[in-house]
Amino acid sequence: MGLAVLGSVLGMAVTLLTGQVVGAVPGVIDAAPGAMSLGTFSWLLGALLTVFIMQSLTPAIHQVASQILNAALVREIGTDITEPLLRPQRVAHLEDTEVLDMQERAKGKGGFHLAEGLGNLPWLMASRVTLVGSAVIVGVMFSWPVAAMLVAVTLLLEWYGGRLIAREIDVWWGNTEEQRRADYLFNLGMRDAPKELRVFGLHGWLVDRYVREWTAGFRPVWERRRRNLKWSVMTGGLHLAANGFAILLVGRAALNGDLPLTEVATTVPAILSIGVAMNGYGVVQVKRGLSAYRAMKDLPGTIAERHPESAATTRHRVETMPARDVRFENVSFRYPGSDVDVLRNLDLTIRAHEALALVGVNGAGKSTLVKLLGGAYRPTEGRITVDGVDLAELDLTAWQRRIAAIVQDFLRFPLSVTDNVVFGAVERADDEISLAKVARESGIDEVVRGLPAGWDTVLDKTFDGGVDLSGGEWQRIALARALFAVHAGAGVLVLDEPAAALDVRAEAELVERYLELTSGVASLIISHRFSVVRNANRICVLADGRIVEDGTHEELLDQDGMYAGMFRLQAERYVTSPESPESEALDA
Ligand SMILES: Nc1ncnc2c1ncn2[C@@H]1O[C@H](COP(=O)(O)OP(=O)(O)OP(=O)(O)O)[C@@H](O)[C@H]1O
Repeated sequence: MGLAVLGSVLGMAVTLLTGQVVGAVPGVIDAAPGAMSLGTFSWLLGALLTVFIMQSLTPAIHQVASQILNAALVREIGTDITEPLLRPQRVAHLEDTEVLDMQERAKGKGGFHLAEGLGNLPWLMASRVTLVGSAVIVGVMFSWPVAAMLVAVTLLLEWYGGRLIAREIDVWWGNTEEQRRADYLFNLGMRDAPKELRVFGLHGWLVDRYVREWTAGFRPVWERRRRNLKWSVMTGGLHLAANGFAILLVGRAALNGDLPLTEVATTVPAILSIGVAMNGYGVVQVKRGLSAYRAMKDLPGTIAERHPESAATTRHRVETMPARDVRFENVSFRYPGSDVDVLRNLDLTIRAHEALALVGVNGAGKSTLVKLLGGAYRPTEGRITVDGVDLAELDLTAWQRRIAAIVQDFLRFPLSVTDNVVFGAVERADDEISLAKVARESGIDEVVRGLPAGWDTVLDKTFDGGVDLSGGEWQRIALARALFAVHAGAGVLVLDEPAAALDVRAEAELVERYLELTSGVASLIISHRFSVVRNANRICVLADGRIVEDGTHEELLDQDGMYAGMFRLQAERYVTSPESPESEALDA
């Protein structure tokens, strides 16, 4: 800011010195008595040249300084707009369009950048200094009314231009949903689904949809811009007329002999400087930046207000929980914005040190139950207790650290094998003994032996020396991550479809070791594979939003209910005669 303001002060000094130089020329040429000597004139010229060079250098220095600051600023903004979304322990805010829109605005897409706004602030200040300074020059040397007229016209037109832009921003704000969709499609094409797009021949569809969404997002902005253009041309013409009128007045005064050459030579550039000082662009950019800044500052408050999280209490020692059990008491749940209950008056007890299996058809709500257990969502009705204490009263961060899980869509970090495993408990990242143990338990020791850089191999082919694992290998990595967390002291182990991608041998190994792996923790296993489920200490069947059957494998078979029906159906398929199409499909 200092450099930008210095630049405009030097610019005015150039104007003043130029006036002095031009005014002195006739006297110096004529060597008129009382006129400036050649020596003094040379000093004056030298001063003009020096100031001019200094003025020319300031933008370059300013640019370097602002580039350095900009990098820091972009990093700071990046943190401020992602951290508030990462901080909450629950996840409902990530599905709230108001929050997502606000983040989008804070990110400042389409040029509404906070960094750009701040980058323009020095130039806006500099143009204000030029405006005031040049107006003073015009006032002192020529006419105060003319100076006032020019300043008034400049500010008025700048204000009007700002209003036009503000309307444009308002239109833009209303269209972030289409822009988000366009963004999603772009990423889909570039990164997320290259194989499916080709297999299903979707590239044409994708491009069309992207163009459609993008255009829909920006069409109202363009319409507003088109309407603004007419007014922009008119304001530009008016501004030109005001400046032209002022210069005409200077010319007339000069011709009438009322204004000496020095004053003329100073006033004309000063008038032009006032014209240039109409920094509509700067105003717009700063305004845009401020809009983004407001959204960024409002983001944490809006999230906290719309998705309040109870303050963590230290009354309960979460580190040893659950010592007795986790209970779902009359729990009902529906997702935000939905009008369907996924869980309805559900009662379930998961005892500490017990391996509990949960089965149910697709969409029964098994994964939803896990999300509630982890505190990602709160029950709409009823409560979940841990050793008798309501989960809502616990320090959610500490509780979530107690849970180790393989979720269905587990993360595949494009990092080393070690990182992928120790992320289960980063605070124990150096615990090589546990690492070796979980490698054996999960069966990834075999996988690691086959990798070019062993544990250090990056699991992403786009990196130098990186490799891609198969679905089953990734699943073992996820299992290792969860087990690492258990070795680090987690008290609840959730395995959501841990065998879905495993081959028969790996699945058999998992089944064989299952009770050993889950001993000492409260574990919840969700699987459609009865080979895995049947080994659990207890099995619960989830249907119609509640637990409809509860018992051991043998007990449930004896009950001859839903579990028995599902089990027999699956078992039958494995023993169908070799000629049947089902059996061939299974073999395949
Ligand atoms: N974020 C969400 N918003 C709204 N509805 C959701 C959301 N996630 C899941 N649902 C719905 O909740 C219901 C239960 O889903 P859930 O994933 O818990 O089932 P599941 O028993 O784990 O199924 P599967 O065996 O197929 O994995 C489904 O009808 C699903 O459409």
